[in-house]
Amino acid sequence: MYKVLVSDNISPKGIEILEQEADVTFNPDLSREEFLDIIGEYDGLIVRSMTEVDKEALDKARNLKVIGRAGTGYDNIDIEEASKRGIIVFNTPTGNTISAVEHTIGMMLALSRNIPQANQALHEGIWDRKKYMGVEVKGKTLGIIGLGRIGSRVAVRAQAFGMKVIANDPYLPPEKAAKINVPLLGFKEVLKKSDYITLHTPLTDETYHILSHKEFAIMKDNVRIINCARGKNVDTQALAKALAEHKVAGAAIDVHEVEPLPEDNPLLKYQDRVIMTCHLGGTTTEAMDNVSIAAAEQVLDVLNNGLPESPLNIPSINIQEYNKAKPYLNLVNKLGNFIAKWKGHERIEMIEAEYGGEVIGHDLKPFTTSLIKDILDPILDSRVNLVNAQLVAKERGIEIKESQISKPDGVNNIIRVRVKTNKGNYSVAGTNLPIGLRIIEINDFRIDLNLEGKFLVISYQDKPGVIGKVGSILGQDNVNIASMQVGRKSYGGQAIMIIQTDNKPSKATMEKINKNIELTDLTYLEI
Ligand SMILES: NC(=O)C1=CN([C@@H]2O[C@H](COP(=O)(O)OP(=O)(O)OC[C@H]3O[C@@H](n4cnc5c(N)ncnc54)[C@H](O)[C@@H]3O)[C@@H](O)[C@H]2O)C=CC1
Ligand SMILES: O=C(O)CCC(=O)C(=O)O
Repeated sequence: MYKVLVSDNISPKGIEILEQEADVTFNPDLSREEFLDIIGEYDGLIVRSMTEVDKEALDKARNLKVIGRAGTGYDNIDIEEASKRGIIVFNTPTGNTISAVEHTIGMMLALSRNIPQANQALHEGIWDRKKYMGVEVKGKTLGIIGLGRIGSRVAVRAQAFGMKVIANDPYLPPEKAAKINVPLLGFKEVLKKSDYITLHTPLTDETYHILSHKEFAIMKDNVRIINCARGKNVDTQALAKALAEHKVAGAAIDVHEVEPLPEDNPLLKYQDRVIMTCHLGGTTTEAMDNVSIAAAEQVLDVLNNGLPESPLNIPSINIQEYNKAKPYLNLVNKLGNFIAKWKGHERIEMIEAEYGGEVIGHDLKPFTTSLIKDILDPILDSRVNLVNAQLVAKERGIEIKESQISKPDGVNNIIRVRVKTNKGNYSVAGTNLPIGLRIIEINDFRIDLNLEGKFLVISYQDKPGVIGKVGSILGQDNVNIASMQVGRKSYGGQAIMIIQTDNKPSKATMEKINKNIELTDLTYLEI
């Protein structure tokens, strides 16, 4: 049974799903040391934003196969280090979108109307309507940095309040912004024009301190800042200075540079103008259930050889595309297996995937990555999967080529795999027919066999009598031949024989063939 660790707080609904199929440890109170001590035992890990899954943790996670982020932002996970180790990482980015959007709008309104401060005062017995004078949002300009899932929904809601919404997002196709009537402007222009600025970017090298001294300096006086994205997007010291100088009228901050909030956070001095929540954007019953269920289901899927819906380190493929591509992925898998079993004992220097006909209509990258995995995984000691296949090939100096066959000969689809090893060049090609997958070429000789079953592959120098001798040895040893095909370049030249047998030839039979017939290669393999 697989072991799964859940080291952050997720809703019990996900735990219940996990417990049906895995041995689950749910402990959101682990210290860092305790986490590092036990992570090596687990096959799967589910985190939110509090567990740091960095290189140190991954070095100890020797059994880990999958990390599920129950939520959106994944800056607490070192994706590159996970990829090097072949660990699949995914997030559940849609489960808490609405909650984060509604929290942002709530924060903007609470900030404008001093709701938390007035509430606090009233609880302390103070009735002061003058002190808590607010401002309307209607007619004000809201500048959104990052117009993705959350940013775009904040935009639509703000427009409903009569706000003018502008945005900066260099990576967004302009049509998407146009669809919700939001002009996409340069970053500085948004800073200069906005009465409110709200951040909805992930934390990346580029967005770290995206708002700092320089940026506050060019903003309008009395601007209001909202941050429900990541704490490190805003330089807290610079924000405190801008508040002190009354450049910034107020701020609504859900996420913090250091979480939990340390006592010396400089924003704590501005209780009358800064409202803060403890990273609550995604904390609603609905969002917690959504991300917990999605993370649990996908961790189990991956452990059972499936693919997650939102992978962060493997090529993503949508489910319809996956279903259409499945027969070709199976073909790639069988051809890769064939090559690994046939030539895996030689040192592979190059792998080339050639695609022709109908296959070309699909995204070929997942096919090639899968092929590399299928060839290298059985050969290498280290785990090779879709996450690290390209990386492993590169590290081992294996050249990867991908090409297209413009006019496949007589078939409506073809995938051909060529490998170059330290001993020679080999190829095998297959096609997907309604009757099943067929192997249609071996070393460029035309053949036609079912791509499944037991195969004897024999390379030899063409001369009379070889086929008969092989046939009679197999016959004497009770190995039934289901089908046999031969190909040769020229009379007396290099030839290849591929035999499909009903039963596995014994070691003695293989030795007999080797001893009695002059061969260059004899391999038995099962696909
Ligand atoms: N406070 C909370 O509890 C929550 C916080 N979040 C945070 O919100 C972030 C955004 O979430 P989604 O909207 O779902 O992500 P998303 O990926 O749909 O949108 C992010 C947008 O930011 C844009 N972007 C990236 N770099 C940028 C840059 N340098 N300048 C301007 N735009 C840039 C992207 O093009 C994208 O459109 C997450 O990464 C997470 O950190 C998400 C959920 C809950
Ligand atoms: O998962 C969390 O800790 C809160 C939600 C969040 O920040 C996210 O989903 O990015």
